[in-house]
Amino acid sequence: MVTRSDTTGFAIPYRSAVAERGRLCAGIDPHVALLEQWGLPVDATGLRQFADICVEALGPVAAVIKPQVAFFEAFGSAGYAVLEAVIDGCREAGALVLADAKRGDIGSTMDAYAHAWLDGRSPLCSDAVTVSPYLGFGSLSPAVDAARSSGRGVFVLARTSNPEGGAVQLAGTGERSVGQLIVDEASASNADGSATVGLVVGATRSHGLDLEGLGGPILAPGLGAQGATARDLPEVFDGADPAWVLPASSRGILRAGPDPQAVRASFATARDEVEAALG
Ligand SMILES: O=C(O)c1cc(=O)[nH]c(=O)n1[C@@H]1O[C@H](COP(=O)(O)O)[C@@H](O)[C@H]1O
Repeated sequence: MVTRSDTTGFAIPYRSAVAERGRLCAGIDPHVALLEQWGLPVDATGLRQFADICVEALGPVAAVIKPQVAFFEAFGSAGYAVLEAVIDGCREAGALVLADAKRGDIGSTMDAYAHAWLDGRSPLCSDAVTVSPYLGFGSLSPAVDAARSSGRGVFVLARTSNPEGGAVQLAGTGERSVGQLIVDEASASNADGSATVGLVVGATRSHGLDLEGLGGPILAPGLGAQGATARDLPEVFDGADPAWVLPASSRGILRAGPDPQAVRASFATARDEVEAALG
């Protein structure tokens, strides 16, 4: 089980997890197509079996595991019960859990999301959560504050892996793009060395961001199914501290299932490629 102290921030558990287990975030995305490929029923029972295999395969070996909340939500309350079990199971196996919920709302509602995902009394409490800053970076304060005071993290969308993202994220605000404004806000928030605020920057294309002073983790989705490869990483993240780069893959790993050993081997291959590429 991951231990944390409210005085060390997210930097300590994060750095220790990736030092021990390597820089690859394993996504748990129970797509209908994957349930079918694994020979499982497309219902809450199949979801539970899928989740159990993922926890068994990935919990003891991945530094960070990212369940995509949408795929659990699709099964209603039964799906949420499975998500709770995934969060608990992965954390008990020593992985950090990054809930991919992409929450973002006005501050008073953000406060409720912060309680749901970052408060130790919530059944959904995770080590970190993805958040969307497009109601203004400041609207995320309740989540940033909750994360900072409990040694957890938030990962803020800056330059996403999808082709549509550029229309908003590359738009200018004065001399800076919207994406760079998010990076700069995150860097300022990490000035205390806590690494509370991570970013999401897709690995699928060059992002044009200055990430040098971030002082926090950079989740880089897009490996595997979206076409990015480990070999792309040094160029895409040129200028960023490679120690903070955390590539992520979901379907690229999970397609090896349903045998837990095959899923684990697929994860290990991808992680070793990332480690070799990032140096
Ligand atoms: O926040 C994310 O994780 C995320 C941001 C982004 O820019 N692009 C992106 O693909 N993701 C998520 O990362 C996962 C990618 O899954 P695969 O394409 O199967 O590896 C999905 O859960 C996406 O929601």
